[in-house]
Amino acid sequence: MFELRGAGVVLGGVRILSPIDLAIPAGRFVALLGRNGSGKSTLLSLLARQLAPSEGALAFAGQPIEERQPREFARRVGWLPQHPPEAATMTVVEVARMGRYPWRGAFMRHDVRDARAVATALAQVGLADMGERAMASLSGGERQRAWLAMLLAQEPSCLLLDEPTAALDLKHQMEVLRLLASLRDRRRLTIVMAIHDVGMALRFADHLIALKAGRPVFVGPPEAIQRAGVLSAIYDLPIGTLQAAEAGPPIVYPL
Ligand SMILES: Nc1ncnc2c1ncn2[C@@H]1O[C@H](COP(=O)(O)OP(=O)(O)OP(=O)(O)O)[C@@H](O)[C@H]1O
Repeated sequence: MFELRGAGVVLGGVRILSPIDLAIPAGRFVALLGRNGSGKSTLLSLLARQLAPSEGALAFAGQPIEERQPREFARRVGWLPQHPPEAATMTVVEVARMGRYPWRGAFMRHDVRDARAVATALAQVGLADMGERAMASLSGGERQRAWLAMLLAQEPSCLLLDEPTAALDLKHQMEVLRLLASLRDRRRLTIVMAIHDVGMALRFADHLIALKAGRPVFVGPPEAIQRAGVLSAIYDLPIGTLQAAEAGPPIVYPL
């Protein structure tokens, strides 16, 4: 879906991402791991076209990304930054409706398909009954889910998500991650998600990319990252894994 060839980022004279070769496969649920400041958000911004590479090339679906029409790109790729704007005076449904801009434009009337996409998105994130609430009145987790609804209403084929579960309780983390996994399975969505919870990444993602100081130090399946010493090297911390009695991914814990 995305291919970086020697693509790197320098901001204000500071090297943030080394020139890297990296492929993001289509139809996969990719977790971006790495310590604070390792470059996850920068890589997502690059894929979302919020940043241009300082060198090298970046292709989306086989075409140089800069040649894509912005509206066509927005129909195919949805981006949720780590800190979305305040939008305090907007209601939840107004936020979700913004996801339809690439399809309708900001000032065009919404049709039945738009209304259905917005209603489905709100239901998927559990906010169907809160559509008329002002964003300022929501809890942090509810607000995060409203932004996710905007992205789902956009109906893109690729989601770029920067810590989408950071403010969510365990139940809502599970619901959002299950929803994302089911979108990959049912609609073959490509999902690239920065996440700090390694256990959740192992449980839901099927492809992992770990960054360290602006370069990938691990790219591969969840099983491979569990080999002795790999997680410890990524996080510079002795890390153990423990297989619970039930089947499923291991529990990850600092030693
Ligand atoms: N405009 C900028 N100018 C200088 N340095 C920057 C700029 N933007 C980001 N950085 C630095 O680049 C590094 C990577 O930042 P980035 O936000 O991509 O990391 P991250 O892996 O997403 O971190 P976190 O897990 O804390 O969200 C950080 O050290 C950050 O301070």
